[in-house]
Amino acid sequence: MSSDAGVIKVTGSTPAENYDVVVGHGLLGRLAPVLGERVRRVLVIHPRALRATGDAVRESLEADGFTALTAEIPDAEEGKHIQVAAFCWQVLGQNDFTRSDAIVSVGGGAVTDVAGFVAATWLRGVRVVHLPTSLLGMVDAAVGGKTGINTAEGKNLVGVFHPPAAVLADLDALATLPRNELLTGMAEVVKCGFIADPAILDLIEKDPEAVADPASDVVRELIERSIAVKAKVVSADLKESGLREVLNYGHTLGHAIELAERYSWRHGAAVSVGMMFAAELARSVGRLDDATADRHRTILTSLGLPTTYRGDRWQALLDGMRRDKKARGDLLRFVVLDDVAKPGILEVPDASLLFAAYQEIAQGAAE
Ligand SMILES: NC(=O)c1ccc[n+]([C@@H]2O[C@H](COP(=O)([O-])OP(=O)(O)OC[C@H]3O[C@@H](n4cnc5c(N)ncnc54)[C@H](O)[C@@H]3O)[C@@H](O)[C@H]2O)c1
Ligand SMILES: O=C(O)C(=O)C[C@@H](O)[C@H](O)[C@H](O)COP(=O)(O)O
Ligand SMILES: [Zn+2]
Repeated sequence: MSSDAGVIKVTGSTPAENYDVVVGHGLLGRLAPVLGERVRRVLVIHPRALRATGDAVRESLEADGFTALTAEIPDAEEGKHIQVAAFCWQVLGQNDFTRSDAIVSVGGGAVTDVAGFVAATWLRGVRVVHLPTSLLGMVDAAVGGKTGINTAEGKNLVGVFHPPAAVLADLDALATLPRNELLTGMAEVVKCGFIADPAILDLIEKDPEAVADPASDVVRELIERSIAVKAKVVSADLKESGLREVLNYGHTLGHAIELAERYSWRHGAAVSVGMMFAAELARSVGRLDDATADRHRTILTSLGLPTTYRGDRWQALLDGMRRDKKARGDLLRFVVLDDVAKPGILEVPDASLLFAAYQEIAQGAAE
């Protein structure tokens, strides 16, 4: 077990719900202790692409005396489906999983989301520990207890809040992560920079090359800083009654793009365009200065992330945005910035304002 691990604490609704997010190398040995003494059976949920890692986790649990099984699920957004949850419920049922048993997720954010949902719903809630393997999973999806699956109408439309018992972010996993997955995950890191921690933006601007190297010190610092931002927010507002909405920066349009593209776009890429859109929206109503709006484009582009979107999809995007969880009735609500680290809400009763911002990010003429 490595001793270089850092621990970021998340405060739950009760002291028993507090948990640690551990960041470091070689963390598998920490899994058994965080599962706790009462757990006997463990279901390891992983995607096909990470079968070897899932098997290694199962074998390690068996060596520690647990009865461990694996459930292999479809990759990426294909896994965030009610039929996948039903498959996992079937495995749990057929193997007599009780309330003192547990689930372990191994994978990117899609896996932590669906595994968390399965844990939240099985017997109305069993323990879950997340072992995120993507950058995005580490800095965002595994932390904070939002779980979810998609429906035909949109992204994450079904889910519950179910915080994990622990998160073990093993940096060794990043060695096999494709470059595009690392960089799209960086969109959520940039988000944390704009909404709360300007040092993140400075680090990326100083050395965008190092940001593409998962073994670099700067990537580790970006991961720890982003988790710290998320941990602080979700500790204060687990169920998104107010403050937590800031973590949704860029997501109103981002989720609509994912739906319009039938999930062929990675979440982080869609959120990147969504942040640029939110910046243009804030600029257009005089809340954000030109330099900070333009800084979005510079930083995101330096990471190879998109800041524009096709100009012929306005109606589909508007329809998708109406199902955003921040909307209230017919009123669309956006997280916008008044400055770096000064997020707020903009209520938009009139879609023409949105269309104007869309024109600023649209490729070709917006229709
Ligand atoms: N619950 C939350 O708070 C929250 C926060 C942010 C995002 N999310 C969700 O997370 C998802 C996006 O997460 P993501 O970007 O990790 O996508 P993902 O889970 O779809 O993973 C992306 C790809 O990377 C592969 N992969 C993951 N780890 C790997 C590794 N170590 N080596 C090789 N390949 C690896 C996966 O198999 C997949 O093909 C979205 O569904 C999004 O809605 C949830
Ligand atoms: O944790 C949160 O809260 C977030 O909004 C983080 C987002 O990065 C994440 O994509 C989340 O799943 C979006 O939540 P949703 O409620 O809009 O589905
Ligand atoms: Zn996100």
